[in-house]
Amino acid sequence: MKKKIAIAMGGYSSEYEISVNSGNLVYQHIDKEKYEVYRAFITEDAWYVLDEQEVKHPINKANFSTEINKLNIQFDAVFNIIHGTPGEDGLFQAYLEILGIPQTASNYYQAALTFNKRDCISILKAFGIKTATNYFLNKGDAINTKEIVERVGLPCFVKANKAGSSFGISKVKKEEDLKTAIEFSFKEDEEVIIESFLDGVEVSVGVINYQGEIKALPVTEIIPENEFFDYEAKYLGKSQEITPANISETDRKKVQEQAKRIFKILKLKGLTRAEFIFHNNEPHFIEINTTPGLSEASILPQQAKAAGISLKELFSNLIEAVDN
Ligand SMILES: Nc1ncnc2c1ncn2[C@@H]1O[C@H](COP(=O)(O)OP(=O)(O)OP(=O)(O)O)[C@@H](O)[C@H]1O
Ligand SMILES: C[C@@H](N)C(=O)O
Ligand SMILES: [Mg+2]
Ligand SMILES: [Mg+2]
Repeated sequence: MKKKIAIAMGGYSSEYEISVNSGNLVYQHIDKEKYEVYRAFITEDAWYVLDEQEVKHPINKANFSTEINKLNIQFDAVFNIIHGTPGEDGLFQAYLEILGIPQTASNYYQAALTFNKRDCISILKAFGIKTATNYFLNKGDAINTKEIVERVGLPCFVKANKAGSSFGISKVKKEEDLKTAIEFSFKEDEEVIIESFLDGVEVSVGVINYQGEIKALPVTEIIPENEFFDYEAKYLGKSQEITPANISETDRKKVQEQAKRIFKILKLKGLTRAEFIFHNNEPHFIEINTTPGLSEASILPQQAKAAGISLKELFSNLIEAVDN
């Protein structure tokens, strides 16, 4: 009998559409000779399976099952490609773990930790990983712009602490622009992280569990047309993404080793994509994504291709690993 796989996509955040694009790419390339595959939409309003005729079948949240043509369908595993909450911050993982349904992304604690930029950076700093200097605000905190500038300098990056796809991020050059940027970030999350500007070549490194090993994929260099790798640069073509990156062999090894080390320290699994900027010629960690974008334009599929791994192989490998 074929394993029944639900590709969980959507989510409750601004990244909904990006996740649906990722989910559709997974649906297109997943090995349908090996797996019986369903698209599961996890939205704030409803959870449902969408069939080939675009008919919605509600998901029973008591056991994550659905009914199609009077047949009850219980999934053997979930391919989790939800960006943002609840699939990238651990909520959905915890729910599935309680039900005993395996899923492909990092486990709930690891997801919650990595999706929280402040907490992830704090842990990794203790392991000697270089990062930007940061300043943290909870919603309702007094905003002391002088103190912020004294800590992180200018320009600085004002970011929603728990978000993705560059939603809620601004590069701020003047102290008087800080408040507007902070308010913008608070639209995405109730926490804001403000970071010193890392100035240098930006790279992205996929790290995956592949055939039982932790493997770093070829490195991608990011050259945005805009001031930074913002939404337009990511999804509307306003950047060059060069794989393999045009960096020295020493830098490539260094950043791949660091990305793998982070994967191990944090005990991640599945597909991940870590990001760094070579500031003062040393890789400084920005963040790591545990459900990285998998649309046609996304970086990880480009890296897999450069490594000679087809999407079909990549996805099968991921599904087969969930039981281990
Ligand atoms: N401290 C910094 N210094 C310089 N550039 C930065 C800094 N922080 C973020 N950036 C720029 O902003 C981009 C988005 O930041 P970050 O990766 O933290 O956000 P994200 O929304 O989680 O992104 P993703 O879509 O990869 O999930 C980075 O790729 C980089 O170009
Ligand atoms: C989807 C987006 N957060 C990424 O990391 O690719
Ligand atoms: Mg991210
Ligand atoms: Mg990023």
